[in-house]
Amino acid sequence: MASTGSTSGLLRIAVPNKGALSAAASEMLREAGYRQRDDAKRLTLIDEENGVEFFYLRPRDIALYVGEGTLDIGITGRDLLHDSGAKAEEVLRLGFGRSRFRFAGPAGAFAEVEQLDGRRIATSYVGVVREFLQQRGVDADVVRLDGAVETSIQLGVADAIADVVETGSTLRQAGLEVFGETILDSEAVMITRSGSVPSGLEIFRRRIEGVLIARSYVMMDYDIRAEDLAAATELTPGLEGPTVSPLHREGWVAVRAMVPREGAQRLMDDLYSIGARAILLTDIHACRL
Ligand SMILES: Nc1ncnc2c1ncn2[C@@H]1O[C@H](COP(=O)(O)OP(=O)(O)OP(=O)(O)O)[C@@H](O)[C@H]1O
Ligand SMILES: O=P(O)(O)OC[C@H]1O[C@H](OP(=O)(O)OP(=O)(O)O)[C@H](O)[C@@H]1O
Ligand SMILES: [Mg+2]
Repeated sequence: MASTGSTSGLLRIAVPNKGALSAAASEMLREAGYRQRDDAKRLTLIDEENGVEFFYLRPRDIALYVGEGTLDIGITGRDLLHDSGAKAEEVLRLGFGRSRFRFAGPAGAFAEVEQLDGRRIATSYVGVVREFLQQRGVDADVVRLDGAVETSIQLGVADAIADVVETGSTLRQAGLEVFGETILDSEAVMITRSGSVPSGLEIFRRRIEGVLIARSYVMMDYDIRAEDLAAATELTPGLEGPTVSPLHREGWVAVRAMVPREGAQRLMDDLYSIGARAILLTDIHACRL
């Protein structure tokens, strides 16, 4: 596999400079121990200590820079990656910026994608929409708009739209409703140039994975009678088996295991009911698995 990298030896990383993904991307990088800008007007930042340089760019342009090999790694939306047609690929899902890419039209006007044949569809994601329609053999006129696509029907330039839907409130306010199958499920993703492994990717990736784990797991500690240990560790198997230590109190052991954050309170109730005591839940600030 080809290897990319800047002449400075720093890993060059593209981060959304504004919009829906920007704050959450910087937050994730901070949690992973990287320096981040404190001024939204700043467009580049070197984190010498960690061997990386950040470039704050439009999320729509990020896949292009990465695909060209100008930058090593990017954080962008899956929908924007697909729309760009760039030679870049997804290497990690980041779990924020979730949205669906959907067709929508005036309430009751359309029920399925095939009805778009011969009609006009406004979107900012021309690449994604054309590919989807082509796969289904639908011949429609795709109108490229920069944003605020929902208003285009009322203004008479389109019959339907294809756009990002998160809460659905923009659609509702425009009197539109979704129809047809979901075109794409999107979220923020880490991307690299197709077929390339930039030197330094593994460390960066492990740090980000550490943040994802720290966000979705918590540490559970409890004491339990030795004879109830098997039942308890069935509830808290940990990632590679829980740590079990002897307690000074005769016949009791202390158990420590990582458990999913979701459902952790319920798990505490279940542990209590089988005899566990001194049950503690603590956040994990960082981790490397
Ligand atoms: N509520 C949302 N609105 C818009 N994009 C969202 C939302 N939630 C997640 N996203 C994702 O954010 C990315 C688009 O970001 P953004 O809206 O900042 O770009 P843009 O529309 O090109 O820029 P802008 O809206 O600032 O002109 C896409 O990957 C999209 O799926
Ligand atoms: O389902 P919702 O929660 O309402 O969010 C979706 C809306 O948010 C985005 O618009 P954005 O603010 O990015 O403006 P834009 O249309 O100009 O890009 C997107 O394009 C939708 O219009
Ligand atoms: Mg937008």
